[in-house]
This record gives sequence, C-alpha cells and structure tokens, in this order.
Amino acid sequence: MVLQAIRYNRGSLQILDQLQLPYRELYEGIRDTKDAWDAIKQMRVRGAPAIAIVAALSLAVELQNVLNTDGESMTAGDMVSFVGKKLEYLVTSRPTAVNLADAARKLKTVVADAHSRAETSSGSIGEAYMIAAERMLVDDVQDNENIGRHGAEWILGNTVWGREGKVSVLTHCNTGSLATAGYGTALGVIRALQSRSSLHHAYCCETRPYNQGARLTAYELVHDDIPGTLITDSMAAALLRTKGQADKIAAVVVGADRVAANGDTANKIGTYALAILARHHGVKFLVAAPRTTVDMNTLSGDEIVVEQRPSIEVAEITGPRVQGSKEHRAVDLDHIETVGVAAPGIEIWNPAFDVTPAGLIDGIVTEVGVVEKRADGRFRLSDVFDAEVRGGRADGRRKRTPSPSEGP
Ligand SMILES: CSC[C@@H](O)[C@@H](O)C(=O)COP(=O)(O)O
Repeated sequence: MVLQAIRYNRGSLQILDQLQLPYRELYEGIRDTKDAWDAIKQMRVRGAPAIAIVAALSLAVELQNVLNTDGESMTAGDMVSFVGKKLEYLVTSRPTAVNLADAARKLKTVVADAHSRAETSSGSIGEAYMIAAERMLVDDVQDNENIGRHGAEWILGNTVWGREGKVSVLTHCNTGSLATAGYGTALGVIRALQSRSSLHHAYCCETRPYNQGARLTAYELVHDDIPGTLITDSMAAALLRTKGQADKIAAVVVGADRVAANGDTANKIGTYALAILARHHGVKFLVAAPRTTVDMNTLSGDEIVVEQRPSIEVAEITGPRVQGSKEHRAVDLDHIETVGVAAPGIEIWNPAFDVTPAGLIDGIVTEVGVVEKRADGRFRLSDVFDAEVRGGRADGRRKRTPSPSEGP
C-alpha cells in the first residue's frame, strides 16, 4: 500500500501524525489554518513540500466552511483580505523552508487574479483558491516522480558504480512520502533506483536530534521493502571509509529546505558534514528538490534564516517503553515515555538546519532535470525556470523578483 501522509477531499483534510511514527499510524483532522499552524510548528507534519501543501489545503478547508456559513455576507474584497491574512499567518509557522512562502505567494496571485475578473464574488475567489491549492497536492507527486527519474539517471550515468549497473546511496533526514505529497525527493531518487533494479543498498542517518532518519526514513524503507540500513550520524565517515567501495556507495543524496540562487543549500542539520565527507571520499553529493524549493530572491546561504528549535529536542527523547528479552524486544504503545539524555543545566544549541556551500554540491536534481556547475564552477539556477537543464522541459518560469531600486 502506498504511504499517504496527506489525505484530502474537498472540505476535509487529514495528516498522518509524524510524532506517532514509526509505532502508530494515526491520522489527525486539520479543520482550519490554526490547526495546520500548530501541526507544522509541533512537527506533526514536517518536510518542506509537505508543510507548504498542508498549509495551503488547511485554508482551502477553512474557506469551504466560511463560504458555507458566511459566504453571503462576504464581499469579494473581504475574501481577498481574509485569504491574504491567513496565508501570512501560516508562513510564520516555520521560517527556513521556502516552499511555504512560495506557495503563499502563488496563492495570493491566484486570488488577486480571480478578484480582477469581471463577475467576481467571494464564492468565485474561494473556488479559485481551492482549485489552486488542490493542484499543488497533485503536482508535487508528479514533480517528485520526475526528480526521482532524473536523479537515478544522473547517478547511473555519472558514477563508476552507476555505469556498472548498481549503486548504494546514503541519505539524511526524511525526504520521502511523509515529507512531501508522495514519493519523495531524495528518497524518490532511491525509489527510482530501486524500481529499475539499480539499487544495491540505501543507508540512512538517524538524524539527531529529531531522528527523522531513524523514525521516518527507516519506516519508509521497511514499508516499501527497500534494502536499507540505519546508522547514527557519527558513523557516516566510517561508513564511507570502510564500506564505500565494497557496497558501491556512489552518492549522498539529500533534500533541501531552501536552495539559494547560487546553489548554497539549507537542509537538515548534519547535511553540511555529509557534504564534506562525500568530497573527501570522492562520493557524489546531490541535492534533490522541486523548483518550489529554489529561492532566487535569496542570493546566497548567508541570507538564509536558520530556525532554532527548543533545547528539549536535544536534551530529551520520547518513545514507547521497550520490553522483553534481548532477543525479543517489543514496544508497549500504552506507555509513551520521555527520558533525559543530557546533563541537566547544560546549555544547548539546536539549529534545525545547516547550509551546505554550493562548492560541495555536484548536482541539484529538480523535476525538470539536474543542474550542474557551469565551466566557471558556479550553478546557474535560473536555468530551472527556463528549463535549460538536462532532460528539461520548458515551463514554469519564476525568476528573481527585482527589488524596487533595481527598476523594471
Ligand atoms: C523533501 S523534504 C526536504 C527537507 O525538508 C528535509 O530533508 C528536512 O530537512 C526536513 O526538516 P524538518 O525539520 O523535519 O521539517
């Protein structure tokens, strides 16, 4: 059965509560933007594309209810300002992933366009919003399948092990069906390699402090019968050194929360360390992300605001009590416990993301193809909006928005 983290029908939205995984598959109703804001902030839903889509759909659900109850009394102008305010509120839930801000910007444009039409009303504007938000859900899955295909082809064509036919890949955090509308980005590349029988093995890092790798990626690998092994983050160097050759580890593939115009990439904390390791060991380092993650308005990684998370995420771990003998361990879902793992009183630094410099990245895999560095050693990411990339298609332009001082 295909993993579905987001369940949506017009007027109804449910998310798979990721804080309960991998032990419990519990869906939770999202009735409005407040519910979505809380779920995003508390990381019951996480992952850059999933956050954006859940936020957008939560407003679609809220609008459906508003139109059913107060639709008659609302003018078209009321509706535009209602949607604008709700989108601005949603964007404050988590700062680093750009997909949410990008979705909000696009949806505001949809609403403004609907308002400018001749026979405009609160109902027609709400309808235009809902159609656009629903489209995002569908498009994200399609984009991820294309990312998977381009990434798999690139690895198979650009690495020694790939040309021999089978590769292993190391990944970080969770970038799969749970972090997106479906299929996944970096995990989509792994799925695509597996589907063409070109995957030898997938390794995933546990991803401290929140353990998205241990809890979510490992769960997806097991769910999809993909040969996989979990390592702690601190084992990555030893893995590449001792098993890199024997296991044909051809690439480290990660997702992204924001790719700046020069290719610097914000992703889950620990990604930068993996990029340095990959370079040292001659392993390719790929970032897999849809174009909604590419932010042409952020010129370099220095401009990316990295979210600081609460210190308890480092100092404590929550999970079900484990019982049984050494050989037969069993989790007791009736006893969820939080235990300390740090000395009380110690100061804690907990940035959720780090920025990998473009110089350490070999390719940025998007739904329109893989962007590689040009002869001058730099990425030209505007190519993804012109689709001048390998195997690309020509559509979806989104260039950097000029600042007022730059003129038209
Ligand atoms: C396809 S999701 C890519 C990234 O969003 C992912 O790797 C990541 O860093 C998620 O961070 P999270 O803090 O769990 O939302």
